[in-house]
This record gives sequence, C-alpha cells and structure tokens, in this order.
Amino acid sequence: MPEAQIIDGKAIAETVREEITRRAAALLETSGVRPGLAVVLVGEDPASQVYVRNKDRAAEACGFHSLKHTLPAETSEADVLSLVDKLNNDPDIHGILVQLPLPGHIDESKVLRLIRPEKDVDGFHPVNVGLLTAGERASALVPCTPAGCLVLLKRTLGDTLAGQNAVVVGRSNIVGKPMASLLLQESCTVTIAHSRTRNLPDVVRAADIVVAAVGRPQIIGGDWIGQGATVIDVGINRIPAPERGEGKSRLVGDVAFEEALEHAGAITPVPGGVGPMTIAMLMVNTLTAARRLLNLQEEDPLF
Ligand SMILES: Nc1nc2c(c(=O)[nH]1)N[C@@H](CN(C=O)c1ccc(C(=O)N[C@@H](CCC(=O)O)C(=O)O)cc1)CN2
Repeated sequence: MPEAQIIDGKAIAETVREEITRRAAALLETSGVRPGLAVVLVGEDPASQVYVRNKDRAAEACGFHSLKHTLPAETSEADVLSLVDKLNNDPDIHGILVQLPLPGHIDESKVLRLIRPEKDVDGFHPVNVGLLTAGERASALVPCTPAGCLVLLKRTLGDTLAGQNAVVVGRSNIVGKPMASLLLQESCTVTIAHSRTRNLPDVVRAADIVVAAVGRPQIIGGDWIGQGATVIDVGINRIPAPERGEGKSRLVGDVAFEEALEHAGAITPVPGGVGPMTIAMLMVNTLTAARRLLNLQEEDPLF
C-alpha cells in the first residue's frame, strides 16, 4: 500500500506569507499605510511566549507595523481592558490579538468582546462568529487556525470540496465550530464529532476529510482513518520522549501519525503542518482588516 502524501504546512505557509508581503508592499506604495498588528501577551506561559514572538517576527517580515505588549501575569482585568480600548482607538493599529489562554483571574470573553470587530484578527468576537456562522464569510474575519486548515485542504484536493464527507473531531469555539462552518460553506457534508460521539472510530472511518482538533495526544488511531482520506491534524501536544534523553519531550498531534500514514491519502505532520498556517493566516487577516478600515476594495481571497 503506498504511503500517504505528507502535506508541508511550513512550505505552504511560506507561500502565503510571501503573497502577503507583496500585497503589503503594494498597499504602502499606493496609500502610504503599513498594516499595523498589536499582540497582547499576559503572563509568562513559555509556549505563548514562543507563539507571540513568532507572530511579531512574521508581521515584521511581511513589512507590517508590529507592536508587542507583554504584561505580567498579575495584571488586573481592568488594565487589560484599558489597553484593548487604547488599541481600538489607535489609527496605526488595524489588527488586535490577545494571546490565549489568559490568566484565570481575567474573563477571556469580556476581553475578546471589547476588541472592535473590524480589528479582531483572531475572529473570536461574536460579530465575526455570527457572520461566519450565517454564511457571510466574505465580510467576517475568520479564525486563523480553521482558515489555515482550509487553505491546506484546497492546496491538497483542489478548490472544490463540494460533496466531500468531512468529520471535524472537536467542538471548540476556536477550531471545531468555525472549521465546521467553513466546510459547510464549501458544500461539504459535515459532522462534528466529540468525546460523547457514539462509535467514534466508525464515524471517522466514513470521512473523506478528517480534521482532528481534540487536544489529546494520538487519540485518533491510524486504523480509524478511511483508505485515501485527507487528514488535517490540529493537535499540538507535548509528550515525554525518554528515547531522546532524560527529561526530553517531543510534539505529537491528535492522530497516531505513523499508523495513519498507511491509511490516509494525505496527512499533515506535527510539527510543520497546521501550526505555521495559523501564523500565516494572521498576516492575511491583518492585511484584510487594514484594507477594510481604509475602505479599499477586497483583494482575491487566498482561501
Ligand atoms: N489569540 C490566540 N491564542 C491562541 C491561538 C490563536 O489562534 N489565537 N492558537 C493557539 C496557539 N497558536 C497561536 O497563537 C499557535 C500554536 C502553534 C503554532 C506553531 O507554529 N506550532 C509549530 C510548533 C511550535 C513548537 O515547536 O512548539 C508547528 O506546529 O509546527 C503557531 C501558533 C492557542 N492560543
């Protein structure tokens, strides 16, 4: 049996960032405006620190104006809200992102709801969630991870996904639900499966497209994957790797990758699959937000 194609998320993300760099340069040339992105990090979570640093670097590499606010873990909710309010009113900032998770004493939903929907480059504000759910993707800002998964699917399967049987495993607001909305708008037949789904392996086995977004290491067995299915693994889980030395760890997805290679037609690796696309799509959203705030015409969508 031939092994699955490995979908190179890193390479595809690079092509997206290159296109955004070109478009940002053209915007600067014609209107004198640099897209501005502000990223807010509260606390010292090491993984979040890496993601925020990478977002800041990607924004600079695209030629954006990039602002990073790093606040101590004990910052009050009122101070975070006041910073968001300031960024909402800053004309040089077109995109605002508050890195999640926030420390426990801060009400995440209160912070996300304060971000102006037009600057909500994470797509988490109820206005953007509503537009996407209502099928008005073209006017929304779409959450970066599901948008990145859709780009990976289209680059692998072609632009038409209509009629494909898609199973999204996971029902989070950040990935599972918006992913299902996007696939539905592509005229896929969509099932959202989760921990309470009966006969989960059989449900997954029936899918042409599997999006795994559970957040549990290798929970989806390789033999759950139907022959020739396309698998997009959103999970990024750190597990102990004693074979690499004492105290060492490694990243794995939600899918048992090695076993799945024997069944899938194509599959994303972890790392190097969906993760880099999340950051590339943040650049797409920031440029889109800037153009809309400047009342400029929409460009060709990248997905
Ligand atoms: N405000 C937000 N918070 C969080 C989001 C988000 O989209 N918006 N998503 C995740 C974390 N995340 C971005 O913030 C993210 C996670 C992983 C990667 C990535 O490139 N991963 C690499 C591996 C990196 C490593 O070695 O640890 C990969 O998969 O190749 C990018 C972004 C939660 N919070």
